[in-house]
Amino acid sequence: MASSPDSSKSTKVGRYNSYVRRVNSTKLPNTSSIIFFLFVLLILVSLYALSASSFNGGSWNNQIRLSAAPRRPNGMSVLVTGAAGFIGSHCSLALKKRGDGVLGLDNFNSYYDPSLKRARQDLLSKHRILIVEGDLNDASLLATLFHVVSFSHVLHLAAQAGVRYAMQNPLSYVSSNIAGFVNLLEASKNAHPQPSIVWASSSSVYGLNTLNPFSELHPTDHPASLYAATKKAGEAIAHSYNHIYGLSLTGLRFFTVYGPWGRPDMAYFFFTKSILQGKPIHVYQTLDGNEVARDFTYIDDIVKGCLGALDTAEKSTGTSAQKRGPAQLRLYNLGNTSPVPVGKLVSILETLLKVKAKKHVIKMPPNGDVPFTHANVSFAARDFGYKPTTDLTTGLTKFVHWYAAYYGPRLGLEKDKHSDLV
Ligand SMILES: O=C(O)[C@H]1O[C@H](OP(=O)(O)OP(=O)(O)OC[C@H]2O[C@@H](n3ccc(=O)[nH]c3=O)[C@H](O)[C@@H]2O)[C@H](O)[C@@H](O)[C@H]1O
Repeated sequence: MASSPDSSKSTKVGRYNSYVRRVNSTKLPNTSSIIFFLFVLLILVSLYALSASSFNGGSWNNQIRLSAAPRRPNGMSVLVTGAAGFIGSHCSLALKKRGDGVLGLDNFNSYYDPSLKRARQDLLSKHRILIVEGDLNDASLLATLFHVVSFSHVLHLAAQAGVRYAMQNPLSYVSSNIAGFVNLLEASKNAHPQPSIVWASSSSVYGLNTLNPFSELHPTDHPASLYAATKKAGEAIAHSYNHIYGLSLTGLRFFTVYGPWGRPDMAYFFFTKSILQGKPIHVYQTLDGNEVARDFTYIDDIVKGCLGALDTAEKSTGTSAQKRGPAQLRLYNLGNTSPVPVGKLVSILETLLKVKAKKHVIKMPPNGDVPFTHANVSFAARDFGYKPTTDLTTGLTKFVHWYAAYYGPRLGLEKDKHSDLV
């Protein structure tokens, strides 16, 4: 049935009246709720502004420039990747102490307890070293850092470390040690000026090499782990960037570095923890019944080697991705030149900790470990006076003191029981 125009008009009036009634019955916000709303809005806007400025604004730029600025004549301005790591934190402090500018970069990943990395960061910040939290694979972050600071050098120590973990998480090695390294080299080759780069290779590249002691002249074609293979790949990648873009590149093959603020995934570190907790440890033996041995190298000797390599690094010859001439390309062993069997390491720890280890000697599992390492360091000695001076007992004594001071209060270790350590 069709409706008449009059009935439609009265319906519209009815709807209008009910709308007016509803509007009138709606409570208007009072002044205090408006003030509260504005207050919350103000907080949200300030938080947003703070997070934006802490990552890319003017104050962020100033902070990184300040951290990277040298404080001695002809000082370096160094980007240290992996600055919250073991070797990275030690090198950052050493550079800063002698007046070089240091900006750190670290992704604070959880491969091992990130609270240790945060504690190293706190230590560095007390020495006015800023660590930017970010990943090597973030190309725009790297481009921004090189845009804001004209780094003279890069000390590239960020990596996925650890020989055995490569069987659990292989792609993390590809991501950090290969893709991340290429990303850093891309940013460096595009930079104006191009920095000189010193970076961490590894003794593990010698792999199944049987020539002894290991020399840079020996072949490294038989890596025993994916970790070693990614470091070996890094050496080949360094060659190509040197060749194409004129980047000055120095690779350092570190030999089982240990010491205070070390890496909890390494044997000397987790052996200490297990011995103190009365837990069993496994000491590897080769398949033919020989003791596994390492050229354990103390952190202070490694720091001297890193600084020596930086000090003797020549300038890159390219600029803005254009090569202008041949550039320096170097590789050095940094070891202690005196291998020690792992069983001996355990007995030194037992003496220092005054606790007998629950030691089980087992055949080395097929996990990428090699039976033996021994560095010949004559090239590093010739080119920058590298000379390791710390034997394993001296170095482990310093480590155990640090361990007790660092973990004692955290674990509630009784001071009486470990009074000579804490
Ligand atoms: O020089 C390097 O380039 C590498 O050094 C380090 O590797 P490694 O020399 O293998 O050190 P680390 O794990 O402390 O094992 C020490 C010894 O204990 C033995 N080992 C290990 C574990 C165990 O349970 N039992 C045992 O006997 C083991 O067989 C070995 O003989 C770094 O971790 C690595 O990142 C890389 O930098």
